[in-house]
Amino acid sequence: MKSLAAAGIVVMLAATAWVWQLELLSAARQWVASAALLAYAAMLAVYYQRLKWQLSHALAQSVDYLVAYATETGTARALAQKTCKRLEQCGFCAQIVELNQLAGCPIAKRGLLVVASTSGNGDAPRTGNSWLIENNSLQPWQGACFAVLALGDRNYSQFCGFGIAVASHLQQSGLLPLFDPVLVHQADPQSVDFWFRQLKHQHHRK
Ligand SMILES: Cc1cc2nc3c(=O)[nH]c(=O)nc-3n(C[C@H](O)[C@H](O)[C@H](O)COP(=O)(O)O)c2cc1C
Repeated sequence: MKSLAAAGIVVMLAATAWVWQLELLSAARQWVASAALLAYAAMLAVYYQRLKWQLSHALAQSVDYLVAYATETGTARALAQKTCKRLEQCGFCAQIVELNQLAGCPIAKRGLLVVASTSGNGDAPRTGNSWLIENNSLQPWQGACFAVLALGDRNYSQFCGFGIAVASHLQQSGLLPLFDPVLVHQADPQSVDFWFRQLKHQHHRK
């Protein structure tokens, strides 16, 4: 659709240039023809913008939860996938995305879930190290609900440092916590289970 609208605009502009090459038309008619062609190009541009907005709105309406993950060695991604599956089993539509790609995603109806591991010394893993490159990237999410599953290891001084930082940044940006970040030591299954129970509890509350 985008390329069709762009092609239409280019054709109109080319036709406008062509009209000025024609020596058959009087100057007045050239002006009228050019104005008509440019108006048509503007109409196409407006139509395209409106269509784009309608599409992103429709997509946003169709996703209940966006599940973003930040991982170094894959555990967080696997748990994000498992979270999506569990949500789908409960009848929700969930979409998984790398945390670094969050800015381009539509807002989900029920909220944002983040599964984030910690790397380095309390640092972001590679798939989550540029999620805040755009300052106002969280603005569209203001007022939306969120929850964080933070993966880490108690042997490090900054236990779950990145997940905790993500949760605090989301809250400072105006998102509303569904519950406190769930901290997980060495992918402990009991803590992961607690995360699923917390999510399930939210469904029953709504
Ligand atoms: C090099 C390295 C640095 C780590 N640094 C931390 C840390 O600072 N704090 C923490 O809680 N866990 C730390 N961890 C533990 C990981 O966060 C944990 O193993 C996690 O489950 C890995 O998840 P992933 O597979 O999604 O990357 C570190 C692990 C590695 C290998």
